[in-house]
Amino acid sequence: MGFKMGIVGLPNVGKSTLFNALTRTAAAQAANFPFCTIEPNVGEVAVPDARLDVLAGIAGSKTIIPTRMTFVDIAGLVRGASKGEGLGNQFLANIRECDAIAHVLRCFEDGDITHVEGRIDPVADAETIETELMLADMESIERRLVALGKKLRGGDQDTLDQDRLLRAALAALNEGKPARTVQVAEDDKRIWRQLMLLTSKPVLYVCNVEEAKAATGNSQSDRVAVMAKAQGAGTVVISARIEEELAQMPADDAAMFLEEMGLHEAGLDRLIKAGYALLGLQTYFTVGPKEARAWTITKGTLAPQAAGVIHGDFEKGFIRAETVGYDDYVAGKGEAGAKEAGKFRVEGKTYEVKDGDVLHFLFNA
Ligand SMILES: Nc1ncnc2c1ncn2[C@@H]1O[C@H](COP(=O)(O)OP(=O)(O)OP(=O)(O)O)[C@@H](O)[C@H]1O
Ligand SMILES: [Mg+2]
Repeated sequence: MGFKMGIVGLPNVGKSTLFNALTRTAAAQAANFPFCTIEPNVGEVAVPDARLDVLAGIAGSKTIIPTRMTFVDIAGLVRGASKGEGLGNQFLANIRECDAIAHVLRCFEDGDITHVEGRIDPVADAETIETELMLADMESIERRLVALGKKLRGGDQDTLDQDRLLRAALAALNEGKPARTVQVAEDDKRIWRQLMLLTSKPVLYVCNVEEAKAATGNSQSDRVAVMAKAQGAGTVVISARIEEELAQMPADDAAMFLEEMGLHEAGLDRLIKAGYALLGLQTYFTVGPKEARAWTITKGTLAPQAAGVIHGDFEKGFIRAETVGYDDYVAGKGEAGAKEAGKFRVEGKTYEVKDGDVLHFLFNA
């Protein structure tokens, strides 16, 4: 499926540093000058899930295969970007293709690292970026409304719905509110998503703080948290510098380093999990002696479509899903024990897969 989270922010705030840490590479050039990144960097990241190790332990699985999501490191945005300033509209297309946005805000003080606006103010920075995205949406909506206007008369239902939803989004934007504040009815969600408005995407604020404040956050990240709460958005406090160092260490050293810093979990793990939740994603497992593997589905996915994530044939020929909930699997120390405890279920085509389900699909080849 490939869910994509776009890393967005002003230039030189630490986006590429974070991307490199996430992907454990040096694929993206990260350096102290604005507009270091021009072409987007795309990388797949394993979604950390302690349950997978537990399941593999019980089943004696030889390999463990986590599920993955995609991060895209995008060029820095500046004031006036929607009108072509900086790298202009080029990056907007990169954002449009993402399912959600990780908005990196510079919360660290460091006189050596250039801030394009010459001061540290993450709340104002967030507004600058949001304003550019809103302006870009308004412009694209107006263009699209003109194009749709010619097709409205005698147009099909989709055309009418698009027109109505674009107008609803424009009304919100004209009031200075992002498109994600529009209440969208369940029936309209498909078309709404197709509109691909930049400000309709869910946002997670990533507060990039100095190394010493990675565990506690600082006064700037506190301000961002207040702003995010008012918007119903999430925040993650992270020091991209530390994450960069951690990503290069062997696992044992990294664990010790985390401990010393007073951190329980790498910031990256918190960020990936928050992004996963923001996208409305959940996980089911397939477990056997060969491998224990995690698979991503959206909430509400039915068993045949969940099977389809593994292979299209599983969905087409779906018969039933043998199902054990994660807790029951652990309590029974495996499938046999769960069965004895009466926790083994056979589910059909209308079963809504739950987060943590251990599944075995039966299908007609
Ligand atoms: N938490 C931090 N503390 C101190 N310095 C940091 C921190 N995070 C990133 N930096 C430094 O900030 C500089 C810019 O980082 P980076 O290249 O990742 O930014 P960027 O947002 O990708 O910029 P651009 O938009 O120009 O591509 C680098 O020198 C990096 O080491
Ligand atoms: Mg960069």
